[in-house]
Formats: sequence, C-alpha cells, structure tokens
Amino acid sequence: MCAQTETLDTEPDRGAAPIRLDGLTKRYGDVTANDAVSFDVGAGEIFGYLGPNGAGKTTTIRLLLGLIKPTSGSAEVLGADIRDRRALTDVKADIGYLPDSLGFEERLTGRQVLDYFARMRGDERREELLELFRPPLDKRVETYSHGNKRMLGIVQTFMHDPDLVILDEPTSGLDPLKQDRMHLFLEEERDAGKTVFFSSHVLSEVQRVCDRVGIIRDGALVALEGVDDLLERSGKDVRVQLAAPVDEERFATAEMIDVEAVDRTVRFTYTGEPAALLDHLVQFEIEDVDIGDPQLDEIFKHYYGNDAEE
Ligand SMILES: Nc1ncnc2c1ncn2[C@@H]1O[C@H](COP(=O)(O)OP(=O)(O)OP(=O)(O)O)[C@@H](O)[C@H]1O
Repeated sequence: MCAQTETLDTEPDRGAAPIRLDGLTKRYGDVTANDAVSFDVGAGEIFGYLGPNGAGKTTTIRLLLGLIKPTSGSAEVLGADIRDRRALTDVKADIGYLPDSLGFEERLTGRQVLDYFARMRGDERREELLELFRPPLDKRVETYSHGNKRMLGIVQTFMHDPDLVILDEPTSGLDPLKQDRMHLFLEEERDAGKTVFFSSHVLSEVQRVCDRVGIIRDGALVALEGVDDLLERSGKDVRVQLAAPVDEERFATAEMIDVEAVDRTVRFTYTGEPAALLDHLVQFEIEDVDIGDPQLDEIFKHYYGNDAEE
C-alpha cells in the first residue's frame, strides 16, 4: 500500500496542464532572460508566446525542454519536472519540438534526416505530413532554402504524433501560402486535442490562430489572457470623419487614447461605453464613423511603447 503510494507520487501527473511554469528564472550574468515567469498552458489549446527579439522566448522554450537549467523556480512539462532529467526523458516521446535554428546534419538528405528521427521516436504520420508540407526529400539539407528547412522541421516535429508541440517561431521564413497552411494545420491539431505552444513576434498570426497569449518583455510576463479578452479589454479602434476640422482638445474625452487628428479625420482607441461615445459624437457634424477591434499591433504598442516599432 505504502510502496504503491510512493510510486504514484513520483509518476508524472498526466491529468495536469501540459505546461506549468512557476517562478521560472534564468540569469546569464547581468541579463535576466526569464524573470519569475509563471503560467499554465491547458490541454487542447494553442498558446501564443509573444515578444520581440531578445524578450526571452527561446530561453523559456529551452528551459522547458531541459536544454538549459533554471537559475530558480520550476516548471513541469506533461507532468515531468524539468529539473528531473529522467522524468523529462520519459515524456519526450510525447513532445514535438521545432527549434528556432534547426540543427540538422547538413550533408544528409531530408529523407535521411527523417529516417534518423523515425528510429528515435517513430514516424506514423510521416506520409500525411509530407503531402502537406513537401520538403525536397532527396536533396541534401545544405542545399535547402530556409523555407524548405522549416518544412522539413515541421514534418520532423509532428511525425511521431506527439500530444504536445513546442514551436519556436514556426512560420519565420515561410511564404504567406505556407504560413496559411501551417496555421490551418495547427488549428486542426488543436481540434484533435493536441496542445500547441508557439513563440512568435508576428502579432497577426497570434491574433489569428491562438486561443490565449502570453506577452513577454525583458524576461518578464506582462500580459496573460485570451486573445478575445485582450482585444475586448483593449478598447475599440475608432475613426471619425468630420464635415470640418475640429479642435482636438474639444473633441477628445478621457476615454479616448492615442488621439490623432489629421485634417477632418480623427483616429483614437476608445476604452469607454459605446453609448457614451455616440452621445458625445452627436454634438459634432459627422460624415462617417468606423468602429472596429484594435489590431494586436496597437495593443502591443501599449506594452512596448516605441520598442514595438522594431
Ligand atoms: N547563452 C546565453 N548567454 C548569454 N545571454 C543569453 C544567452 N541566451 C540568451 N541570452 C540573452 O537572454 C535574453 C533573451 O534571449 P532569448 O533568445 O530568450 O530571446 P527571444 O525572445 O527568443 O529572442 P529572438 O526572438 O531573437 O529569438 C537576450 O538578452 C539574450 O541576449
């Protein structure tokens, strides 16, 4: 009885969130690449990990895979503590990983690379994935374009049918059609119950495919919420066309932020109640009003200020 309990205690808890970070911290000398980062990624969701170059995304991913050790804090992946090498090795067969730079042996052909990974972890979905992503299998990897290397990497990541995939900027270098194919594929995987964690600095793709987003800045998590909630909380993007130019000070209210008036057009983000905005606008001679959801780019600017321009 007692022995059984001990065994259960050391086994990964597969029912828990596939990824859990708890105060995860990594320092390189003076640089805190990850600063007490905490969040969970739930089963069957696409989680976008968003931040500009150098924010700390790759560091988190490398910590989660046990490739580097945390300075402090901890994390679990499929129930395995990332500091426990054996536990992590046991769950790796259920994880697919697409690194930011692919470390394939360049003199091998694409087919040989896939054969190598197949021997380690299996390849039951190889043919299906090759039909979708089509890297040139009989050429040496050293002759591949950047996009084709990525396609080979995507096949490698998914071909053993993992429950959890961790993707470091998966669509970087892909043309728009291939990006679309990848986005659709990720949505299908999510609908089939797979968990997808991917990092990106491309706001539009996070907005398009992710269920939730974590925004990282200078190593610290600055936002964590559903993409829809983030959009809703961030107000409305409003453009008003007036019959004549108006004094900006007379036009603006406390609920309007980032007001930009050029000639007869005023643009702003509105954070108040829609009815109050309409009440306010009736006192002006209006030709046209356009109210829409803000793009994540706009939201991003609130977190990053001028750094977002990069
Ligand atoms: N091995 C290392 N030694 C020293 N500093 C490092 C090391 N790896 C990362 N850093 C630093 O940690 C910070 C976070 O880097 P990281 O690569 O995690 O960012 P990122 O968000 O993935 O950026 P990118 O989008 O450019 O890949 C940066 O300041 C980087 O210079």
